[in-house]
Amino acid sequence: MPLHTVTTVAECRAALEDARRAGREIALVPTMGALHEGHAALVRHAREVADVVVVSIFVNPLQFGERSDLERYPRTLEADQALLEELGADLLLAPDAEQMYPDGGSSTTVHAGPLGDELEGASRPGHFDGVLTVVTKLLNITQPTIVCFGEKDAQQVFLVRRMIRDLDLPVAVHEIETVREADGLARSSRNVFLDDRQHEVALTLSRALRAAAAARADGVPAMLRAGRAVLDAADDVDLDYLTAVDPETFAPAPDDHAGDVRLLVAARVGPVRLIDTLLAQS
Ligand SMILES: Nc1ncnc2c1ncn2[C@@H]1O[C@H](COP(=O)(O)OP(=O)(O)OP(=O)(O)O)[C@@H](O)[C@H]1O
Ligand SMILES: CC(C)(CO)[C@@H](O)C(=O)[O-]
Ligand code: BAL
Repeated sequence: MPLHTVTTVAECRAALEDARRAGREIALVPTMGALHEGHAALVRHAREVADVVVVSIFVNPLQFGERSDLERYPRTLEADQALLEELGADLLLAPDAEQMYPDGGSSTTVHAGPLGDELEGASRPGHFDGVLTVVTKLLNITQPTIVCFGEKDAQQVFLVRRMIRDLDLPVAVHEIETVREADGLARSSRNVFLDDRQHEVALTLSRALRAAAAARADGVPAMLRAGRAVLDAADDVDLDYLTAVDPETFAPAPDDHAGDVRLLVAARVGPVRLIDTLLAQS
């Protein structure tokens, strides 16, 4: 079946009505477009587990702090459509801001709670309220049985899972492992802004995570020291945070934490703010 593109809420609901009535498995893959191999992995997974695969492309103004970041976010709709067609997605929802926020912005929003102000939220105030608000809208518009997110945005998927639990939303979250370039750099739409030298510098993030994970047996402080040493040795990495959290709670992992640890790093490299994560198993 060829990819069908819709741009309005009404068209989207109409396109999915028969599938929903027939009780078919519908998977939603929410994205901001500029699709790459990371997104492709989410769509391939959705294709495997669901009867109907819906992808949304919407660069959500509500989750951007810096206007310049929003304005220069890469937009490549035609190439995205071609990739989705190749991957066998059924429906693309690509609304504009007017369609999603007819009053210019939601006065009713979802609040992410205290964790929404930490880590990514500390550098991007209001970001997670914007993410959870648009994810709620996309879930209500498409009413999927499954929604797919990437592990790379670990705090995002943690907060989405918690919202789904707290608000009793009837959808299962599927989390897909981070897809990396051959050299280890996590795929990200913002990587297109890195020149060759900055790309080389950006590799420091995944190297630091691997060094930290390799020190797992020596405890959390040793892991963070190992990761930090890699980052400190690199020029031009403006580190925001390198931290270890308990994956069950996202609270800082205590020094003597016995279970798995999620390592998180965020840094600015040249014009781009990058994040990466690794689960260090006990
Ligand atoms: N490298 C990746 N591997 C797996 N999933 C990914 C990867 N990159 C992004 N995703 C997931 O794809 C979905 C859409 O992400 P998004 O469109 O923001 O792409 P992005 O590459 O993360 O962009 P950016 O980091 O520049 O915001 C999210 O669930 C995200 O976690
Ligand atoms: C989930 C999402 C599509 C909401 O705008 C965005 O935060 C993203 O691309 O990860
Ligand atoms: N990848 C998460 C979406 C954002 O950076 O705004």
